Amino acid sequence: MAILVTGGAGYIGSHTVLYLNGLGEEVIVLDSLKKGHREAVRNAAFYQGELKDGDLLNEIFTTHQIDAVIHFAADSLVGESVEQPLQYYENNVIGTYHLVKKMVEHQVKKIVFSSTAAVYGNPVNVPIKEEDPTVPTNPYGETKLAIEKMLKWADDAYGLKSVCLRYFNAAGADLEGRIGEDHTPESHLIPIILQIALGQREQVSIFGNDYPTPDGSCVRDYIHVMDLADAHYLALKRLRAKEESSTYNLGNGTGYSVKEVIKACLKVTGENIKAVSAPRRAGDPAILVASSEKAKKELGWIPQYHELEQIVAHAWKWHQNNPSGYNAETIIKNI
Ligand SMILES: NC(=O)c1ccc[n+]([C@@H]2O[C@H](COP(=O)([O-])OP(=O)(O)OC[C@H]3O[C@@H](n4cnc5c(N)ncnc54)[C@H](O)[C@@H]3O)[C@@H](O)[C@H]2O)c1
Ligand SMILES: O=c1ccn([C@@H]2O[C@H](COP(=O)(O)OP(=O)(O)O[C@H]3O[C@H](CO)[C@@H](O)[C@H](O)[C@H]3O)[C@@H](O)[C@H]2O)c(=O)[nH]1
Repeated sequence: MAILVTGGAGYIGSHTVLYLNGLGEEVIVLDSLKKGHREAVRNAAFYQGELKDGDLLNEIFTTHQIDAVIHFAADSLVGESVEQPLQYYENNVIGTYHLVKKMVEHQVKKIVFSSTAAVYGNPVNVPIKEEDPTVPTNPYGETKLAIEKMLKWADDAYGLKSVCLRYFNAAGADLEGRIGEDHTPESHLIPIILQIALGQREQVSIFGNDYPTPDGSCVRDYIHVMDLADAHYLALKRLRAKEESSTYNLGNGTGYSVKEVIKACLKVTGENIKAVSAPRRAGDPAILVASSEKAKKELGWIPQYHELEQIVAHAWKWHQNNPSGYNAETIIKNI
């Protein structure tokens, strides 16, 4: 049986596809390439298209024997979602509605869904547990929460079993340096800082210095993208064995402020990083740190990369070897 990976040409999706390939799974990728890169997908059948393209989904579900979907495809930027909320409802909620409708039609009954720490909003407890209140502070988190609820009702009505993985901040890259993070424009903190180290940017703005955190900047829990890939495999394994819906946090359990991330990048790269204070970014909660005890207990998930410097070092290796990301020069170099 094959696994359909939506958004499999994106950052986390492509690392998960590579990981599943390594375990001998047959993978089919659907990606619009709005944000992803064809070159990031290796050893998988590839379909370029949209979640809302019902004819394409019919073709995929009838051509391949698909028993499960891993659903990454989404818009996923906190700040952008505050400015373009309808885009997020359309692509995330309506896009997933179309996918789920086709899964039900084609009797595909398992889905692993990319949810997010953004469903919690400003946490009442730190580290955050799955049963804590979900009060998103931005439309992105709202759309992911709406999808989680859509999947719950789809389970009740149609027996569609889901695992919702609420990941915290993905970072790092494939250990062998084959693929990595390449967003245009880049908005994520670690790649932005690494672009400064490469001499491609002058400075990083620290969004907010008056948060109720030890140094006033936002605190996040950075989790290695390959640890996330492993969690997707374990979630799928559980769905195949137990056919039971569930929700898990995925993080390291340690929070780093924006200023601490800058220091870690300075240490790894040996380059000076110019940082300037800037206003808060709309929609950002002050602190997001995971309790992942449930995933460890029920999925048997054992994250391998706990140290922020180690995670940054893997990202740095990719950025150093691929300073322009997946451009033609990069592809030639990597082959
Ligand atoms: N990066 C993080 O730190 C993080 C944390 C928590 C959750 N997530 C979630 O994980 C998933 C992947 O995140 P990422 O950082 O790899 O993002 P990404 O933008 O790199 O990947 C998303 C991929 O989905 C594709 N896509 C988007 N809309 C599509 C559509 N309608 N039809 C087909 N393809 C479409 C894009 O082209 C892209 O390749 C997202 O759902 C995101 O919300 C990410
Ligand atoms: O130039 C920058 C970029 C970011 N930040 C801050 O750095 C932190 C991390 O930001 P970023 O890397 O943009 O990630 P988040 O906004 O935390 O969101 C990521 O992590 C979420 C889970 O926590 C996911 O759901 C999102 O999809 C993913 O983009 C935040 O506090 C930002 O305010 C800055 O100060 N300056």
